[in-house]
Amino acid sequence: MIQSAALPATEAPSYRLAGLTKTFPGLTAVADVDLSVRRGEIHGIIGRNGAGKSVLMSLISGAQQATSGTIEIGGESVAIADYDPVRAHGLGVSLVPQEPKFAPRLSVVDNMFMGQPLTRSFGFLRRADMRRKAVEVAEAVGLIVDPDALMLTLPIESQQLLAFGKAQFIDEAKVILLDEITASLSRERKTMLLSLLRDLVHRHPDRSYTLISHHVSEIMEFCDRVTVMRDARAVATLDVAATTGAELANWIVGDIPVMSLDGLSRAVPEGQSRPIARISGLTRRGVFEDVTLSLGTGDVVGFAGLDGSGKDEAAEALFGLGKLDAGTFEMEGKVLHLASPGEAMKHRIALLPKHRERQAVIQGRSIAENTLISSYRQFSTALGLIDSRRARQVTADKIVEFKVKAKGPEIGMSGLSGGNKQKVLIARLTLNAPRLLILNEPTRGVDLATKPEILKAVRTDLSRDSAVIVLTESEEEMITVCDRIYVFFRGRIIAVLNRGKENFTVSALYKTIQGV
Ligand SMILES: Nc1ncnc2c1ncn2[C@@H]1O[C@H](COP(=O)(O)OP(=O)(O)OP(=O)(O)O)[C@@H](O)[C@H]1O
Repeated sequence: MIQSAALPATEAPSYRLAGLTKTFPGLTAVADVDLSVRRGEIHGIIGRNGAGKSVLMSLISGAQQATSGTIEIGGESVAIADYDPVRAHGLGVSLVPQEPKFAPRLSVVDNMFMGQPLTRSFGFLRRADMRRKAVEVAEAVGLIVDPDALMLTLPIESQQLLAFGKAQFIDEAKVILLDEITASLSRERKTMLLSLLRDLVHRHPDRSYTLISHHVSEIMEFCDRVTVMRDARAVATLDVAATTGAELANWIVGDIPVMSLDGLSRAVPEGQSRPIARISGLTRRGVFEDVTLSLGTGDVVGFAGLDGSGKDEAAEALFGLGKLDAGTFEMEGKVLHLASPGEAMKHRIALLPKHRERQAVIQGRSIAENTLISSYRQFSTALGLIDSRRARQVTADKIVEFKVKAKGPEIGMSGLSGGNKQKVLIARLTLNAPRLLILNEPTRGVDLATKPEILKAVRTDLSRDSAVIVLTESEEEMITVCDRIYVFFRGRIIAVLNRGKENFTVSALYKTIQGV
């Protein structure tokens, strides 16, 4: 280990990175990053999806090894070849990841004190102290928990808060890295946590907090400085007090050329579109309010917004998920009161859920079974049996139509790549000839070559006889595929961007989503 001679340890930055690089086969996730985070600061890291933020955090915390560059923690240089989570922990680095790595079957108190020598060396009485301390820590982060409860019984957001509480109050880490900890929190919890951070950094000027966030407003309100990541690089570090949200947003998006449609014109020209759905004043109090729009055949519209903006819930409500407090939903002239997804499906509404693996793929079953699951009735014979020859043929046709890379319909679903799984699920939706298709993250986990194929299908085949609502966290995809984009912010539609208008650009969309 080499001791840095540049500064006495007490004056050295909390941590410093120079030329830090991480490559994966065929991809550089973090490229030549220089970053110096001061003691006593909350340092924001912001950038669009895939910019390299999480990988950067994993390098600082030792969870992954950098390919080259240098890391210095509290004035001490580390050899990147020997740097791992144990060494990082010893230097006072603690990462609170998006999914906390607690042992689910151990109690809260055991998890909280894991890695602390205390757990092993003290007896029964000390355990009472540990339980008390666990309760105190939980309270400090706004939670009331039973210290003996199994970790798996707590919701993810509570586990994240506890992971932060452990880093701050039990491990007393000096470098605390928070990877999108605010994403899963309710608005009140988020404000509570960020205010707590401000208070803590004031009380512990020897510590630093690095906060990954997708919210420009959060960074502007709670951070001292911010580093912008774009395409694996740290392109700017800004003093928050000396910048504006709009300026920050400009750094984040950079100069993105507006994508051309490349022949992806509407499946149904505007003038020939037939009305499909009329949604008026749809409201679930505190979640989304007054959602109003009309859709016709050939329409591809986007619901855009940050996590928690209400866009997902509003889209799912059109599929009969969750209650409504007000508003009307008409499909082809009929007023619907959807009590369940089953009813929505009867009215030929289809949803591709956001969490594909959990909510849509039937693991361990074949492509055919996954494709046909919601349309077996179409293939029953007069005796109520499945006409399996016809069913097999339909699946085989869909495999060809959607270019699913698989030998045949009997291939197991688990053997398919993410992109091919997604194609099977989209094919499944089309079998019932839907009138309204809601696609939540249709390209998530899909390889680069498959993305354009899916987007093209949305603008052509999928919208020929129906209207499509698309939700995607990629602004480029929204701009590529949509005719209109409804931007949700804190539950309300605050803007509608129309294709052909001056503001129908990636950067204008990004700024509108951020509310700047
Ligand atoms: N283990 C891995 N192997 C290969 N590529 C990876 C690996 N981990 C991340 N990547 C890639 O590195 C790039 C940066 O990913 P990273 O998760 O850091 O992005 P991010 O800025 O945190 O994005 P998000 O905001 O979506 O979380 C992405 O292209 C990602 O696909």
